[in-house]
Amino acid sequence: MIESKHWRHVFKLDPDKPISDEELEEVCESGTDAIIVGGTYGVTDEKVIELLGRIRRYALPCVLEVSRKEAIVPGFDHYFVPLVLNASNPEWILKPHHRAVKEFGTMIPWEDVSVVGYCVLNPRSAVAELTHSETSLSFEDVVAYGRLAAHMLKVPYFYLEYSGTLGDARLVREVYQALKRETDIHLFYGGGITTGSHAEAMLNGADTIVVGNVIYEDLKQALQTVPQRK
Ligand SMILES: CC(C)=CCC/C(C)=C/CC/C(C)=C/CC/C(C)=C/CC/C(C)=C/CC/C(C)=C/CC/C(C)=C/COP(=O)(O)OP(=O)(O)O
Ligand SMILES: O=P(O)(O)OC[C@@H](O)CO
Ligand SMILES: [Mg+2]
Repeated sequence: MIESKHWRHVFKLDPDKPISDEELEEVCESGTDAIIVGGTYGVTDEKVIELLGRIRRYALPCVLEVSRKEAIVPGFDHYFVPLVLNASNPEWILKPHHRAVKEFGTMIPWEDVSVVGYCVLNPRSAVAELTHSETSLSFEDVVAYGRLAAHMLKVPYFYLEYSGTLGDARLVREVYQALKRETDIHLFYGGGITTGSHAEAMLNGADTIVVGNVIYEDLKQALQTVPQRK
């Protein structure tokens, strides 16, 4: 079982983006709590296997965020299965999941699989475009998706996904506070974190922050987002 409830910071590595051994070592030895492997486009099983093998040189937990059934590979500590709660293209709500469950059948290690309810908020992100996410949402809309995830779907994680852009820290914090008053759902925040102060601000409104693109744009800056342990 992964100890994700205690994670404060995770790096998300995209199998479709190059990273050198030296850079990967800095990421894995940065003090981050875990690595998520995920991306929307260009994710193949070969690329996932190659990246997983390299991450396995280090002791930290590694989770696959499943984006395509063709790129599911064994050997991860855990699997996060996204449910895009605000997808308006019905093709994306449960069809890929149905196809994967039909194909893998009894081979699925369900104890190692968690469903993550996503609320996608950057209209220009790859995931928003793919799933036609309805991103013009009010605070009340976002909280309603969180409540739906926690009370109706009973999923363990709710992910505020601003992929590629920094969200509104106040809105994120208010959503967090509203949900924590009535549920113990674990809140991930991801999107646009490129500095230590972004990380600090978003940690006021999330259990775990996810840092992705800046790894590939400015690794030194990315390393600054890892909270200092006291
Ligand atoms: C044998 C074995 C090991 C079995 C375990 C397999 C397993 C986990 C089985 C479970 C079965 C199951 C239900 C699988 C689901 C399959 C599936 C294809 C689901 C679809 C998920 C989905 C809705 C994908 C849409 C895209 C999405 C949400 C991707 C997540 C990644 C994400 C949000 C990326 C962020 O965007 P990014 O790409 O970074 O954006 P930029 O490019 O703009 O940076
Ligand atoms: O790539 P960035 O913008 O850091 O976002 C992280 C993560 O939420 C993407 O799924
Ligand atoms: Mg990305």
